[in-house]
Amino acid sequence: MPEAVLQLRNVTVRFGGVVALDAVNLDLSPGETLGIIGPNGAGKTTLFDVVSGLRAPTSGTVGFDGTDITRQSPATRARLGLRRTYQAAQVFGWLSVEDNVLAALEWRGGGGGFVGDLLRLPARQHRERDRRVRVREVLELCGIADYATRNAGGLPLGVARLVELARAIVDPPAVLLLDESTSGMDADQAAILISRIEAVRTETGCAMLLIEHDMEFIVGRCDRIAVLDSGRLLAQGTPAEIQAHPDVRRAYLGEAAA
Ligand SMILES: Nc1ncnc2c1ncn2[C@@H]1O[C@H](COP(=O)(O)OP(=O)(O)OP(=O)(O)O)[C@@H](O)[C@H]1O
Repeated sequence: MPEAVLQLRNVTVRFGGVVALDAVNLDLSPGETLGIIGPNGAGKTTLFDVVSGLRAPTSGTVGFDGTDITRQSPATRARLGLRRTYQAAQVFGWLSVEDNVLAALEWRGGGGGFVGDLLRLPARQHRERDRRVRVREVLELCGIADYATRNAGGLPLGVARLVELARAIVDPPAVLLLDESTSGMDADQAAILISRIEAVRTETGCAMLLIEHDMEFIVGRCDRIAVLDSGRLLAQGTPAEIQAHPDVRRAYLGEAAA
């Protein structure tokens, strides 16, 4: 098995008396898609917060590509190639869709900064031209090229989520965290988003960690599923293994013990 690109070791998070994560060990292989499921309050969001750097674990470590990133900021992690989308799409509403995606690329790639802009340095202008070409490619990949010049504020939810996806992948990530990306969408919007996520996976080859309530999506698209219950990792395995797992059926699907 290839070395894990993301590695959680004994990750515990306590909120006072509540143990939101309890000594969780989890590995994500390069290119793998891993779905995280579990009932409300199981610890899914807390897990994402620890991986993306929004929350430091009470104890335990997070490794990325062989480096301990437990104390690294979310910004550093994003630059390293660990990206996250949020349930509430986070775009600059006053910029065009294209400029929103360009801003993510500039910010992570070091755009030459304010002085470069001010002096209109030729190298900076070339770089911006190249970057705009890349942005256009990514807008195509995400199916939102027709929205390029539209203001990003007030877009339909499905499009706003695709803009956020484009921002996350414009410089290809090693790991993409998708937090309930289809929540609040109707079936048609969700199907479009899922097909674009598939296209992104094929193009970038990135590993994905998904929180998703849509079980069809999870079972149909994930290589593996990890089940959290009251902060503990109850089970992990292929979709078929998880669907057949008696503890999972009891805890998650509410089945009576046999
Ligand atoms: N900031 C916080 N302060 C106190 N307790 C918290 C905090 N954040 C989460 N918790 C608690 O930690 C536990 C795990 O919460 P978390 O939000 O990670 O679960 P979840 O699986 O994402 O739930 P949901 O599916 O409802 O979003 C819950 O008991 C929750 O009440």
